[in-house]
Amino acid sequence: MASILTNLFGTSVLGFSLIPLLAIGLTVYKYNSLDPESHPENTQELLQIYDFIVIGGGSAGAVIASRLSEIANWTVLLLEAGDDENEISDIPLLAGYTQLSKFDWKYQSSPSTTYCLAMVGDKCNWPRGKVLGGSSVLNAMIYVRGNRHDYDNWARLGNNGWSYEEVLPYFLKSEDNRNPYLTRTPYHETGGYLTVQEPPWRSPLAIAFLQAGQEMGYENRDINGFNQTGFMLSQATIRRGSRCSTAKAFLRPVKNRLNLHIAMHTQALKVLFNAEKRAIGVTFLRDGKQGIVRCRREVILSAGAINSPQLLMLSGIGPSEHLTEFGIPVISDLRVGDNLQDHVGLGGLTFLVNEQITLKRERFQTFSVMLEYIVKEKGPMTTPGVEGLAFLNTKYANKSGDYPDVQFHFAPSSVNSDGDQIKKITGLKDRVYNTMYKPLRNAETWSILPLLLRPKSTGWIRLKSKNPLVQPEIIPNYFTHKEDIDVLVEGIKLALQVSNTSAFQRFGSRPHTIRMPGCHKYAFNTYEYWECALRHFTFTIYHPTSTCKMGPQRDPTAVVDPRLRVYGVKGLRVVDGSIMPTIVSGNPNAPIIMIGEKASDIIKEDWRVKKKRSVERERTRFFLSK
Ligand SMILES: Cc1cc2nc3c(=O)[nH]c(=O)nc-3n(C[C@H](O)[C@H](O)[C@H](O)COP(=O)(O)OP(=O)(O)OC[C@H]3O[C@@H](n4cnc5c(N)ncnc54)[C@H](O)[C@@H]3O)c2cc1C
Repeated sequence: MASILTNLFGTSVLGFSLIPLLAIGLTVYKYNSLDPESHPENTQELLQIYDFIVIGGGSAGAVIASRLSEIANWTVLLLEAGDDENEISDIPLLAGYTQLSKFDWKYQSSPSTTYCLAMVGDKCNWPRGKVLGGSSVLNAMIYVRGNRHDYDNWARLGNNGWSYEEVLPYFLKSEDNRNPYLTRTPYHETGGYLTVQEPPWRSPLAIAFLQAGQEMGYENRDINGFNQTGFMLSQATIRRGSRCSTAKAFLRPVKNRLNLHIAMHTQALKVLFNAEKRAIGVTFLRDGKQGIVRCRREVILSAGAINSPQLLMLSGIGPSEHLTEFGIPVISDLRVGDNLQDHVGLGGLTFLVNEQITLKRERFQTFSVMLEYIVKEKGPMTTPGVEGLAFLNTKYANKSGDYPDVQFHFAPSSVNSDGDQIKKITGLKDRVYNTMYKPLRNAETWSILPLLLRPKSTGWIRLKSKNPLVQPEIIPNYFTHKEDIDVLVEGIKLALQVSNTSAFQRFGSRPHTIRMPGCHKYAFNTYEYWECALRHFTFTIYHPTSTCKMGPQRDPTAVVDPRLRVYGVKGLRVVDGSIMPTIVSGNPNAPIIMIGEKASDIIKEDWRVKKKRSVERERTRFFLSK
């Protein structure tokens, strides 16, 4: 701008009148609205009809809305029940503080007698994002793609187009990786909308974790590369030290498109069908008022693994016996809500060290740490807390060695490190917290969350009421298969080995051995004790998927076909984590973004839009460099 002004007015003008001129220029050019990182507007006046209506602006929905609105003569409406994200939700270290806030649907599993027993009411909290960006605004930002075998299995089940080789280009299409050592490989890319990088700050224990892996015979490797088994520093959806949600990544840069409307605080209540069972619109609730909007081409449901099945059932698509119970006329009898899968593990597995190197509240909630974040986008505030990841093989794992059955999340902190915030968001009972974790208030602690990658136990989502504002019933059925406990107990033993490596012994590492209330009759570190602990401190890492299963026509449990069209109706697709036929072996945010990317191309293809060359280019580039 300076050179333009110089050319226009000459140097003498610049010295004195630069600032008022700048102010006028910025106002005239609406600098804020042109800034690709400023927030999108909440469209007030909606059209009566759009080409596409996308329900839910989360990990997948934000991608779909962004990509469909690339077609200038398509009008796209994105309906989002929640508000816009803010400065606090941007701070990686404070990710836990968005839970139970207005950004969270605040769901809970139904009470159980066999899991979540350490939580108030024997129910686990199931946070879900109710905000533009969805659960990508609440999540821990960990970027993992899953195992190549996951996708090859999807294809083997009859889902043409979803093999690893066919989905990898879509991971690459989104990605803007900021770590040169990763972008030099064919498994990472730059220039996409989604920023991925290692968090700029880590504790000394992060490197100890990698060294421990080597001592245990595992390689340190990019677990998003060719082989998944191994240990790695976390890669995360972080941009310049702050959260890169899908709203920031995919919606902000395109917010000035005239053909894209975003309606926040707008909850879809029902999808409407005509006599030919074609989706023709949506009813919604906005600021307390009910409305209707119609569509010319399609409704895309991207409300997530809990709300998508709920909305389908409310609209007459679901198990006929269940819908009839609620007096809902059946439009398509499908196994909606079945097949619920989630990653589950042991919460609160804690270790102590002797040195002051862990992440404790009094150490990170200081003025200088905050200033470092605000001014330099650096320091402890930029870590999502999970510093290291590992994918390991227990004795039950596939003998190939490259399809691990357990994942570790390593953190230089534990339940006690953040005052009682973790107690609050996990819903731990006072008795459990006071017995096990309160005594650690002044201790230096770290933890591993051992997680089951491919659970055999599955659950379901069902309606509790015909009222769309009532939370649906969530029954995860954790640990109904004994094999799930067997694998996890082996995973816990591997976690204990990490503490025994010389990498951790140099800090005096040892497990915290106070036993879980309710499990006192078992000796610490026996199979029975760990089973009991798992059934008490059952830890969902918030990855529900698979409740609107993708599958071929011959599969009676499938809800959508491999082009994500809902069976038995027209003009309706589901695009989010609920379509995964089986849960991926890793954190699902990146895979769900991939699903959004691939679905966008499928939709464009089905409406005969000329193919963009970018994905083909990625594919060619990948195979040439292999
Ligand atoms: C606390 C937490 C931590 C996590 N950590 C990680 C992690 O570190 N890495 C990782 O890979 N994954 C993580 N996950 C999981 C991951 O974020 C989710 O699996 C993913 O974001 C889900 O994407 P989605 O598009 O299926 O649904 P969502 O992102 O949940 O999007 C659904 C959207 O639909 C909106 N919506 C729902 N119903 C309606 C309606 N009726 N009308 C209008 N709008 C509606 C919601 O408000 C929401 O915005 C975490 C999740 C949570 C909750």
